[in-house]
Amino acid sequence: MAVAVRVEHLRKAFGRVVAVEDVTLEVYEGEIFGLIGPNGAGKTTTLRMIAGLVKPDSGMVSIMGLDPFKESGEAKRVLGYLPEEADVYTRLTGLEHLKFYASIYGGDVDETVRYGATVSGLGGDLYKKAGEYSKGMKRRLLLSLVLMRKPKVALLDEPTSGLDVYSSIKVRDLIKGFARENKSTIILSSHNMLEVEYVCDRVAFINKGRVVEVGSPSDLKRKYGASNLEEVFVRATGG
Ligand SMILES: Nc1ncnc2c1ncn2[C@@H]1O[C@H](COP(=O)(O)OP(=O)(O)OP(=O)(O)O)[C@@H](O)[C@H]1O
Repeated sequence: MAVAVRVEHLRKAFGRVVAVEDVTLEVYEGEIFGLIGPNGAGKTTTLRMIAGLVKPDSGMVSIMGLDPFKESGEAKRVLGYLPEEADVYTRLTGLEHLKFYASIYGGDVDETVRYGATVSGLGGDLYKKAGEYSKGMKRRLLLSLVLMRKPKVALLDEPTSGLDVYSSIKVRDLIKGFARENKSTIILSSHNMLEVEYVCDRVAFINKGRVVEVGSPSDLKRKYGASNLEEVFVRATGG
């Protein structure tokens, strides 16, 4: 299988806080890959380094063969990134968001907007101001803004953070449908291990800035004799 994202021995400290100690990963093309771990484990910092937004102290990143720092222009063209703290413009409608972003992306704007509208699943709500949206609707709009460009690699930081079970399911289905349709590679972070089990082909457990296990949910459960990924995590970290 071809490797879409390769990360070798990434390290990043902020002053005396070591956010990422040593992270090595290989993510294959077309895969939905989960970075999972507790608060402060280093998931966001890892994603930001892969996205080329935070320069690692050491180690290397390759996205579809591109270095996100030395070849940032080309890397940005294949990459989509949803930050955890992303927000909408409250005075714009959902549709205005789609049009605004599509015009920045270039290409066939109408076609991009049409695709973004479909991906969002927001239907008639696209005509409402985003300030009136629920958290789940905002997250779906933000995700569709990232995915409407059909990035080869999408990095999604906590895509379902703060959402109730129904909204989470809609967002997960959106991600799965997009990945399947476009054969894109998705790396998402989460501390919800049960959810990750449902959506990801493979997962990496991150704890204290290090990868402690990598594998498919079913292989990991078998290896640790566990009935779910929470149990695997506790056993893998010696908890
Ligand atoms: N810009 C920064 N300056 C200082 N410390 C930082 C910075 N960014 C992250 N950290 C610290 O690095 C560590 C890892 O943070 P990171 O956000 O990568 O973890 P995370 O796994 O994404 O956590 P969460 O699940 O809570 O989002 C934490 O101790 C955090 O406080």
